[in-house]
Amino acid sequence: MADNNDTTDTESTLSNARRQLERAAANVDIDSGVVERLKHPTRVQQVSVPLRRDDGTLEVYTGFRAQHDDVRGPYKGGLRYHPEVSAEECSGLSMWMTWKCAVMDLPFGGGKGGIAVDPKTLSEQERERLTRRFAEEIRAAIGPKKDVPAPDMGTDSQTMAWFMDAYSMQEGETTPGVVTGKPPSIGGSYGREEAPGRSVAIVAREAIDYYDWDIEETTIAVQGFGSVGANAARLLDEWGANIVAVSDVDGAIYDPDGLDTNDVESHDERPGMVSGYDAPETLTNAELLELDIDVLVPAAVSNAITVENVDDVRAEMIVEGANGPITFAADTVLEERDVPVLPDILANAGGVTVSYFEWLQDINRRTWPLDRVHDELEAEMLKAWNAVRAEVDERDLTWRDAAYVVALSRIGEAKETRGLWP
Ligand SMILES: NC(=O)C1=CN([C@@H]2O[C@H](COP(=O)(O)OP(=O)(O)OC[C@H]3O[C@@H](n4cnc5c(N)ncnc54)[C@H](OP(=O)(O)O)[C@@H]3O)[C@@H](O)[C@H]2O)C=CC1
Ligand SMILES: O=C(O)CCC(=O)C(=O)O
Repeated sequence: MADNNDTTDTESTLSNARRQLERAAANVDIDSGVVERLKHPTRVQQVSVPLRRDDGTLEVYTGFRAQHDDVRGPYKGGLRYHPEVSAEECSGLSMWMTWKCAVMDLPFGGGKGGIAVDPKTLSEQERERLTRRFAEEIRAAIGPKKDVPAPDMGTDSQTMAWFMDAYSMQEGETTPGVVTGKPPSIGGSYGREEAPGRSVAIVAREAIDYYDWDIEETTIAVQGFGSVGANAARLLDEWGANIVAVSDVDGAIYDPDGLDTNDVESHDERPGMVSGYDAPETLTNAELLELDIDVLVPAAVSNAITVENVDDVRAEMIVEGANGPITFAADTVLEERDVPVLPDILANAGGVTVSYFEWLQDINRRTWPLDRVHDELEAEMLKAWNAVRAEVDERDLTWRDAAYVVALSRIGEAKETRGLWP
């Protein structure tokens, strides 16, 4: 695993997460032993996942499940299918899930996992076989009261359906609560798919209001037009903002007068259609990050903004849709320039919040209508926003430090109350 003393800006996810923790802990009255413990995941499981390809050949992929901390409840977090998935990346991402659940005051801890694979190279049947085998390999570590996976980059509700079915077959009973983000026909929650994008939009809207801007005058660029980016862009568009650029892995489309985001097909609807869209201008992903706009929403990959390009970022505000899109060093530069950064652990927390609603619906065998999900998500996001905003106002902290203070205070209190180290 990467060393936290690494001072370069080729920052690993775990190193970034640890540096953020160390910095924020200085603002919280928390036992230093607890902070030391929180720099490490409880455990990281690594498994080999054999896959019989459609052409009859066999390939073996590596899968992971990192479980960071469960003092407040079962481990919770997504499964990512991406070539760069590693033990180190899952560990850092699982730390962020611990803080995210605590900021939202959900009764969960943090987990994250995935398989080092490019899902675009697999057929649907291959993705199904891979997912079922992965579920079997990590079965002992997960469960509705232990560790509850969900979708992340490269996975979706269908992946969760296969995962739930494979787990249930081994258990001998249908166990919907083992994963969230399932299709509603098998116990998934309405509104889970668009929830992380919805929360990004809610936090952007509140921040725009906080700084006394007019949303109708606000220009926004969104990097990544997948589950998070497309839903955030479309909602902000609906609320009157001017979405001038969006991108997929191949590049960006740009219209200074504003794009019709409903006309652009997202990754889920038809992969590759963003860069194929007939827009007035096309840009590279690097150029999108440098646009002279009000709000930038990086909603694709980690480390999109580093010391290499941060000086070229001209947005007045950044709302993090992806997990960890800004390295620790670049974040410091943005702070010096007084660019507000609304952090991932607050902004995209709508996903895990609706996952929590789904988990409750599964336990109770009830289905909430979509408007109830939207209303409850709005209420939970505003509660978390107000808690974080209070720290910003009272203690003049950055938005990220303020969100960490809220999270770490709750985690520290839970650790102390349970008395884990007699
Ligand atoms: N899904 C969820 O529930 C949640 C996800 N997140 C985080 O949000 C981020 C995005 O996840 P999600 O929306 O689910 O992922 P998706 O797979 O649905 O979409 C990812 C999008 O990013 C684009 N993309 C991929 N690589 C790059 C790149 N190098 N540069 C620019 N664009 C790129 C993809 O393009 P293409 O279509 O061409 O592949 C696609 O448009 C991740 O960091 C994830 O951890 C956070 C909270 C919840
Ligand atoms: O819904 C969940 O449980 C987790 C979603 C996730 O992985 C994330 O918020 O990064």
